Amino acid sequence: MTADPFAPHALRTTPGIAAATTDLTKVHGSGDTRVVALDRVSIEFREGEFTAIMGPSGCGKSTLMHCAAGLDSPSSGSVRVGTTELSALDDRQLTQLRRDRIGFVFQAFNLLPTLTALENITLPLSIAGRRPDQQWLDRVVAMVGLSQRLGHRPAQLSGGQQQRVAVARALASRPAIVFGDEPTGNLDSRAGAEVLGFLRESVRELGRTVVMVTHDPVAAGYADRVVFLSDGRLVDEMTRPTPDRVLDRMKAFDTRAHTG
Ligand SMILES: Nc1ncnc2c1ncn2[C@@H]1O[C@H](COP(=O)(O)OP(=O)(O)OP(=O)(O)O)[C@@H](O)[C@H]1O
Repeated sequence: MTADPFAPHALRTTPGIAAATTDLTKVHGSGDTRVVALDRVSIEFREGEFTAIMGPSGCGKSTLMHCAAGLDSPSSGSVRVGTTELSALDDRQLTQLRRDRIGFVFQAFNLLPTLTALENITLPLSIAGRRPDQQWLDRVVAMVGLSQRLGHRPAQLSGGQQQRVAVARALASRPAIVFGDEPTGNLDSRAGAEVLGFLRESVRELGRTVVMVTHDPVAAGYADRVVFLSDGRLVDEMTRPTPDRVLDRMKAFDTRAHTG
């Protein structure tokens, strides 16, 4: 069994939870500019589940994702990744946890232009001084359909192909959880559908856990469940969403905003 470098900080928590927040509150600024971006949000992201986070602009989606992924620190409340309580980690341990346990896919592809697709995919592992698990890597590369393009540089790839490289990079370290922040925001609908299909497959075929922030009901339709935030609070949840049901739910927010 491999030693868990985070074991000293491990807590007893429910098995099967990839990440969770408890009473997570995040306040930005102070005085006149004080904004409560998250107000006591408690949520669990179960292993092997694809969750979409939705809600009106400014409701706290990105803040929730950033806190859950250890990119931002809570004002109060707690965040766990697996059994690790993030507040117990120092900066170095937090960096290590993000590198080893979490994958990220952002709206901007964030690839290094001078590196090939393969080099971009394995860069986080190279930085960590880890050798890729070749079998896993082959599986991931085949899944995203990049086997024939591993020697290409980003400029030689379409936007959709670049985002596929980013998805493969996010999965390369076999992370417990992959966070996506509007991963299809820069793609046309066909390329977006492909990337969403790969995120879905990484849950179904590769057993990963995916959490995605999106504005798009069609994108949310790929998830197993959608959670809705409003004014920094968790207000609703939908399992087995369809784009139409998600759209109807989003319209309810609009109606309330206009009549409230
Ligand atoms: N660094 C910051 N400093 C001050 N206020 C911030 C900061 N980051 C976010 N906020 C505020 O916190 C609230 C939540 O922002 P957040 O970006 O999480 O919302 P969002 O739902 O992701 O929005 P969008 O859908 O527009 O991206 C907003 O009112 C925002 O203006």
